[in-house]
Amino acid sequence: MSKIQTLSEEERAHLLPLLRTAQWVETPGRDAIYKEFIFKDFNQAFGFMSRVALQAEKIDHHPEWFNVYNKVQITLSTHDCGGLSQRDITLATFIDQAS
Ligand SMILES: C[C@H](O)[C@H](O)[C@H]1CNC2=NC(N)=NC(=O)C2=N1
Repeated sequence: MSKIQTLSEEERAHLLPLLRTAQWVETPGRDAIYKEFIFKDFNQAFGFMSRVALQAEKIDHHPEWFNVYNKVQITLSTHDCGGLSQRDITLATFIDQAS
């Protein structure tokens, strides 16, 4: 099985503008992306987190996240390759659909 690779410059040039349009930002000093989600209340936030958690387990790729009441802050990066990979893009796409 081939090792997971960080995104190439060509992939980044294509994907990062799309992510920025969807309010994902690059994390300063780290090869990662970040987005903040605000929900009506904790119940909505936790429902969202539950959907993401089930998918994360399914695809074996997990978010770094922080929740207070109705706010969920998410950072995506691939620990196995020390940076952004296609797995982060796949998870970001799911997260946006689940929000
Ligand atoms: C053993 C297991 O497959 C790995 O640790 C997976 C689990 N979830 C993961 N999540 C993230 N974000 N990055 C990884 O490299 C990663 N690796």
